[in-house]
Amino acid sequence: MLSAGSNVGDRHGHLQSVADELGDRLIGTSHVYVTAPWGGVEQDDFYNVTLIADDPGRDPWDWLRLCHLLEWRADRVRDVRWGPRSLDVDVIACYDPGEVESQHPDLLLPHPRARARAFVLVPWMQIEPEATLGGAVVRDLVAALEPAEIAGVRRTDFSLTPSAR
Ligand SMILES: Nc1ncnc2c1ncn2[C@@H]1O[C@H](COP(=O)(O)OP(=O)(O)OP(=O)(O)O)[C@@H](O)[C@H]1O
Ligand SMILES: Nc1nc2c(c(=O)[nH]1)N=C(CO)CN2
Repeated sequence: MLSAGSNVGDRHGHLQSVADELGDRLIGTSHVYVTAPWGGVEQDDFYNVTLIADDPGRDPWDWLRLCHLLEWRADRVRDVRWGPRSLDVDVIACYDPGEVESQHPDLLLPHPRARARAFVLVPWMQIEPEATLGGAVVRDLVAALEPAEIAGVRRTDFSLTPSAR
């Protein structure tokens, strides 16, 4: 499961680039959500989306490399931690078929901060409420969030479909 966010430039276009790259490997997408910034840095609202991808030929490191490629194509600049960004794509969880675990600092699985992030969990619950993250069910993780966190995550009417090539 991948989570993508953008709050700089063409927010929708940046998220669309992720769907376009995944193409027919994309097996589920949430709507796009407008989300209040998480992490304490004052900045514009984000667009966030959850994407379920499947490709038997790819391992978790391949997905991470794809995330970095997409960020690089969007001219992502890394300066402020949790600060503004054209595109952020994180690997939240991988299944093979059970949840894959990784302690490597360049690829922590499941993503260690996802369970505290309404901007990840609320879109995910829209499409896979029974999915597990670190052994917990997404629906239960959402129920454990502060109501104010959930209120900061608003569903738009639009979702992403890969553009025809
Ligand atoms: N599951 C993961 N998905 C994406 N990056 C990860 C993951 N686990 C570790 N990393 C590493 O985290 C580093 C920083 O990534 P990034 O700049 O996207 O962080 P961030 O978006 O600012 O913060 P956060 O990690 O809290 O979302 C990268 O070098 C990446 O290899
Ligand atoms: N709402 C929201 N807040 C964030 C986001 C994000 O994608 N959405 N990404 C961050 C960096 O990981 C920091 N804060």
